[in-house]
Amino acid sequence: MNVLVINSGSSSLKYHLYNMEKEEVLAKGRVERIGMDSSILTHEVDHEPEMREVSEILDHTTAIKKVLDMLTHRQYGVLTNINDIQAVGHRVVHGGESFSESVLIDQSVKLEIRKLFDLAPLHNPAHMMGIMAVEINLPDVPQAVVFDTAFHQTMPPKSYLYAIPTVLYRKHKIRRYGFHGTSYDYVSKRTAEFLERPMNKLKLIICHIGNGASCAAILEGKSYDTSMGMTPLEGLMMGTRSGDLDPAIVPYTINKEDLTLNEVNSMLNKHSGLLAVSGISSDMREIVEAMNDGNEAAKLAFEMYAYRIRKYIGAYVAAMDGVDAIVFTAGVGENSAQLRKEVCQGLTFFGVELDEERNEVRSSEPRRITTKGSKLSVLVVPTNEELLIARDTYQLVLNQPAAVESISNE
Ligand SMILES: Nc1ncnc2c1ncn2[C@@H]1O[C@H](COP(=O)(O)OP(=O)(O)O)[C@@H](O)[C@H]1O
Ligand SMILES: CC(=O)OP(=O)(O)O
Ligand SMILES: [Mg+2]
Repeated sequence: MNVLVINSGSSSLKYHLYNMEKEEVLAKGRVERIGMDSSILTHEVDHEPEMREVSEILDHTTAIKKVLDMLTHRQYGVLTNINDIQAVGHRVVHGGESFSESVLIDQSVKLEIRKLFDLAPLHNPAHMMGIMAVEINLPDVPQAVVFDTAFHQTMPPKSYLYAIPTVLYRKHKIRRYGFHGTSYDYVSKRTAEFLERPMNKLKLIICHIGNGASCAAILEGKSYDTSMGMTPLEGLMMGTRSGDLDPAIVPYTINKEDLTLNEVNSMLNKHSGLLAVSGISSDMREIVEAMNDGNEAAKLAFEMYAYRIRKYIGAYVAAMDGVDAIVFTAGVGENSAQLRKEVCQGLTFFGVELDEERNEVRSSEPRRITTKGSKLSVLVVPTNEELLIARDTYQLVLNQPAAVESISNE
């Protein structure tokens, strides 16, 4: 079965086409700048040079159409017909309390995702555009959704409740949900394999540091606490998001700057974090480059970013009364040796001894970056959210009674 995995953002759409019998990526790519003047489609097939096409792509429906055209392209394609796509799996960031596992899409699932638009304003509306675009372009293909929040549904109430009137939880489900769960699920299992230890005996702290960034305390294979909250704004400092702040800043800023609530919300989500403090960029590569060139604002942004990660690590050691390994993953966590070094330099009390050479190694495999004698191991374990989404989608479609019949008749 071929499964197309889609992760749609407001102006981008990433795709991976999997053959599930072999768990092999047949092709992958992304469409960027959807709705802007010149959109870019980048398409990759194993061992071939990347293919880039610049054109006008005004919406997600056109973006999906372009992806399907590329997948069946005479020269660059990997499929003879779009009917060779048997299922589509989507990443959906917010599933609220309704979903503790992945599901096939029907009207009620779409309604639930829509209800959660306010709680993941940068993500859920974009995911819905992706789902609708697939529905238009591939009307007969089953679609599944895999939620970032699902893995965190095991958190105990003391982790997920806010210390505010409980009526707000009962009436409006105001609580922490946590995100990047698909990544934590995948990375915690890969880590247990790498350490050759049973998952149910491990205490892990995983730092998923990408554009959006969070940390999680994974106790015996289950999410015990995580830094993101009701929305993906809480916790660590991120590319454009503020992370933790005193909630009193919101009304104070509204009054002092004569801003609306929406403007402050947008400031905290899109104009804060690395971008605001450095005044340069939300991209860690550019921050590191500017810092190494002597830019003081970039240096401060970098230090604040690393310091917050370190504080969460400290908190989660206490939360779990110990830790067996600290793991870095996602775009920044996997690629920025400098960030890992900055974080680890303040963890000597826990027995972390960084191996500077190992820290510089680039690899797509899990690896240890501490010395042999280090009392506590720090690892880099590349995440693969797409593979987990493909696996869940494959299982859900296989387990549909109708699908079992049609596949066994083939
Ligand atoms: N070599 C690198 N050094 C530092 N940061 C990097 C490097 N490569 C990628 N990144 C960072 O990774 C981020 C993207 O991470 P990713 O996990 O793909 O995020 P998302 O899924 O949220 O888009 C980029 O914003 C960039 O800052
Ligand atoms: C939940 C979240 O922040 O996702 P991303 O890192 O993809 O922005
Ligand atoms: Mg991501």
